[in-house]
Amino acid sequence: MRLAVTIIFVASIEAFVHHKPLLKNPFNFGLSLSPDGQFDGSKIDTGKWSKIPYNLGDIYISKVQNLSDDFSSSEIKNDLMVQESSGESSYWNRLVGELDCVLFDVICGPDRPPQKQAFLRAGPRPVLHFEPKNTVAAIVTCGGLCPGLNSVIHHLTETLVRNYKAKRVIGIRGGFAGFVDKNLEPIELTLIKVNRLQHQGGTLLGTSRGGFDLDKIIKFLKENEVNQLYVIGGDGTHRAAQKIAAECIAKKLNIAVAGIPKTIDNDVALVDKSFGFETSVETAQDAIDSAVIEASCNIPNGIGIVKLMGRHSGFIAAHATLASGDVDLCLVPEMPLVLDGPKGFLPHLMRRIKEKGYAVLVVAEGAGEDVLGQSMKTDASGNKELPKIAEYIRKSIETYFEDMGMPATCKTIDPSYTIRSVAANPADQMLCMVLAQNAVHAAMAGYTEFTVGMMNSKAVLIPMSLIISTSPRQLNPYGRVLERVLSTTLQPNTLPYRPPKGAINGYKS
Ligand SMILES: Nc1ncnc2c1ncn2[C@@H]1O[C@H](COP(=O)(O)OP(=O)(O)OP(=O)(O)O)[C@@H](O)[C@H]1O
Ligand SMILES: O=P(O)(O)OC[C@H]1O[C@](O)(CO)[C@@H](O)[C@@H]1O
Repeated sequence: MRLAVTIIFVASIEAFVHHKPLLKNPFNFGLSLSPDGQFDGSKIDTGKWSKIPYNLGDIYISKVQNLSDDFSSSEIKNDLMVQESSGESSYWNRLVGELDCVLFDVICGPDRPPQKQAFLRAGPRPVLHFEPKNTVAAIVTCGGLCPGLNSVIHHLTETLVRNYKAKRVIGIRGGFAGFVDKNLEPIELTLIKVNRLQHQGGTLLGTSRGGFDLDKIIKFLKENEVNQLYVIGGDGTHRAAQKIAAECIAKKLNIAVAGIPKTIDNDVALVDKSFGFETSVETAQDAIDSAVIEASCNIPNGIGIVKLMGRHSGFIAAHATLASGDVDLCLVPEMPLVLDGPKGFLPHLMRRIKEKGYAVLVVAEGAGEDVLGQSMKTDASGNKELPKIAEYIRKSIETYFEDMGMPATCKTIDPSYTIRSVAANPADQMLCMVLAQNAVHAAMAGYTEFTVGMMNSKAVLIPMSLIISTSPRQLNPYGRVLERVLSTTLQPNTLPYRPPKGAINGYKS
């Protein structure tokens, strides 16, 4: 071990002094590094790596519409575009090829069919469709607030104005209503206007639900000579954006429409995660910590109840539970709500109280519709009102513990909007930056009706129609996140039993 450390240290000094990457792998796994010092998977020492027959075959890349198929393009070479602040011409380090793609599923195994679907890799393209000096972009933020909205506005504007030298960037105020409402005058987005904007919660542009009027939006785009529209929002926003993109294509308008998936709920399908989700999970930790303190100090039988947002899905509740490690019960819409009996959550809480004196539970706001029923009331965007699950849970606990002769002290903590009104954390800032830059690269290259997202940690372009036909997504009820929740909280699994995958084929008994 000490020898290995010494070898790495000496090699590192050598690389540092001579400004060259570590060319030899000191552990000699039969892999070499490329001249750039990167892992080079093309050279394999077969003595050290097992070979399995695995026919990857053809790959199918999801088609993304490109305006250059119907309109003449500027044909400007992208590598001549970028100017360094010194005035020297510079270039993107890597231009993405037409067929560069990212596999949808990167997990393989002898029992699994080879994965064939892939998505176009995002990034600066060799040739631009739009001439920067004629590029007029508009940005709109829609739906609920989400950490990182200002960060995306900041990076979209910087990339358009600073890197591509676009003519104009217009900020549409108050969501889709801003295209229509004369009282919502658009904002000119300049470098000064967006300077340090990324550090603020909320959205500089404002947002709203409802107010979508396709004809008036198209009229606005035409009147203002907008040729790139960046729509930042969740699954509802994407349904609207897809309609705008389709209308532009139908009306033969040379306008690129790009979607950037935003939602703390993380319910936009196909992407690794939407921006803002991680910050919300992080912010929710404070609520869980408070619940632990309240529950453990209120003697006897303290129970802390934390209600977290998540309309259709339990992503925030499940991830906050796992990140905390202090939670005894997590209730999500993806699992049936069972109160009593062998799978009931009430006896489970009782067991936890007997074991450690207190208990903490996290409930997603969308849980329990199977018991409480669905409301017919909707908001301006058509989203259903949710039943009052936290109140119902609290009442059930108090009654159950009372009946068992062990009255419980329940403290409900509802961090509500506080988890989404904060600024993005560093991980979300990175995500916002990558998404915004890649949305601009793709729009400049003429792509339209696309959403930019991370897939297996790589930025890709996904057709909007595919996003909306698969969203909103939910946690996989038999997937690994919920499995982890069950194994951390020890709560009963209320889903119908299904033998674990791989129990028979993957492992010999
Ligand atoms: N099917 C649709 N067609 C046209 N417009 C839509 C559609 N669904 C939603 N919209 C519009 O998109 C905007 C945002 O929708 P919504 O309020 O559902 O938020 P969202 O994008 O799903 O984000 P969040 O995750 O915050 O709820 C609203 O202005 C709404 O009117
Ligand atoms: O009260 P509002 O602003 O309509 O938003 C509440 C909803 O928005 C979200 O934050 C995002 O969809 C949900 O988690 C929540 O149910």
